[in-house]
Amino acid sequence: MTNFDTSLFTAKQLDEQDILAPFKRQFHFPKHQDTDVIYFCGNSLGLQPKNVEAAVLQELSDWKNLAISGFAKAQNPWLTYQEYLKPTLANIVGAKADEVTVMNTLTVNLHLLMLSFYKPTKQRFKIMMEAGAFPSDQYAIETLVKHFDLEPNDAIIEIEPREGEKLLRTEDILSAIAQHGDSLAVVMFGGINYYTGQLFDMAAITDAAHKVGAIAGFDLAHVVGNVPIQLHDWDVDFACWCNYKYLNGGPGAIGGLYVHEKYASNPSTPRLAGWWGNEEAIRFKMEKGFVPKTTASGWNISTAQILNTVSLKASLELFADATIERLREKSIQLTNYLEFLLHQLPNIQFEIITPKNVAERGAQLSLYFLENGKAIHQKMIDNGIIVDYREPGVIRVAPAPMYCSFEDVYRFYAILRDHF
Ligand SMILES: Cc1ncc(COP(=O)(O)O)c(C=O)c1O
Ligand SMILES: Nc1ccccc1C(=O)C[C@H](N)C(=O)O
Repeated sequence: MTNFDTSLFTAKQLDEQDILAPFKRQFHFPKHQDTDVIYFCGNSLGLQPKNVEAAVLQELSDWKNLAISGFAKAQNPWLTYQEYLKPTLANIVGAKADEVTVMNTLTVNLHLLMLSFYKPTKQRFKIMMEAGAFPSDQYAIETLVKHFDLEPNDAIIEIEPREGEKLLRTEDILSAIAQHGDSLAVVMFGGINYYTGQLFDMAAITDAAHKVGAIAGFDLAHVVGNVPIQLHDWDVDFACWCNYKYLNGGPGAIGGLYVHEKYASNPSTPRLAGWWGNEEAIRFKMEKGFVPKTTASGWNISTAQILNTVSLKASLELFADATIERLREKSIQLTNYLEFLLHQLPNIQFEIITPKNVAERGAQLSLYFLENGKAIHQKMIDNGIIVDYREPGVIRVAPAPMYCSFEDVYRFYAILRDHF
């Protein structure tokens, strides 16, 4: 554990020791009064990697010059476009390459995967989530159970923190799973809660779900590219995520999903299908009868979305170089440093609601303001600090290790110290 202090010298020293520091120069930063903003909002939208522009221009050029032939003859043939992303993405989520694919967008993929894995019966029909899950996930699950003519109040179990607490205790999640037992169909948690920044024990939750015969699925929006995970080894059944946060795939970038190979390799696993999930060899035979690929790509439905995927493809090259393990190592130190400096600010009243234990959090710290949160957020923005505000009362501060430096964290602290 590094001994931190409040000097700029220490920040600069930490940057000098950081082997990932050069990656910062690979990104475009918005400007505030001619200097780079302090960008701690990679948990909402990651910055643009500088290699994206050329990669997009390559696809535009192939479209311009090859048109339909680009599916076979583009520099990166479009027919198999999702395949190019799989090795790096699989590494980031601890899966086999054939257990992941990219398609659609997060909430759409959550719907599609729930339709594969949620088979309510009279006895087993409940879905368990964390209370306060991201609204889009809540809406997805609410409308899914209604689709099956079930009452959300009966079918959705939300696990809440104990009275007076803001975080969930793993023991409470596990005992709730055991308690609902054979009425539980799916446990569907966020891997990290967007509001509190709490990282859940996905291995333990998966085990507990399996013990009662339920499926375990996760929304990894706030996990991918942030914290290394082992989906395959933990025996997680399914997961989905967006690629526009820590993975820097760009606004509305193509989403990602994981299906454990025991289901992915089985053509009988239920799904809603389209021709892009068919084997390439037979895709253009135009025959009746869906024959899925025996990989997660068997969930792909529509034509590869080249312009929506190319930026992620480019960004993943940086992740392959940096590696998620090294990013996490830096991230722990960077967020610990942020936490240390935040505790040196007696002039501002807030509570860090994110767990103190590094094993229970990623890059993000959530600062809860009893009052004036919104005004303080605006003042941060006015001072060139990009963070976001989430009702009620939370400013989320997330230094992404790929492009944030220790000096950025110091500058953030210095602004809060001097101007608030
Ligand atoms: C946990 C979570 N779920 C769902 C979404 C929404 O995803 P999308 O709009 O890409 O469907 C987000 C972020 O926007 C999120 O963080
Ligand atoms: N997709 C967006 C579009 C516009 C503004 C924010 C988002 C986010 O991704 C927010 C993020 N999911 C969150 O954790 O709040």
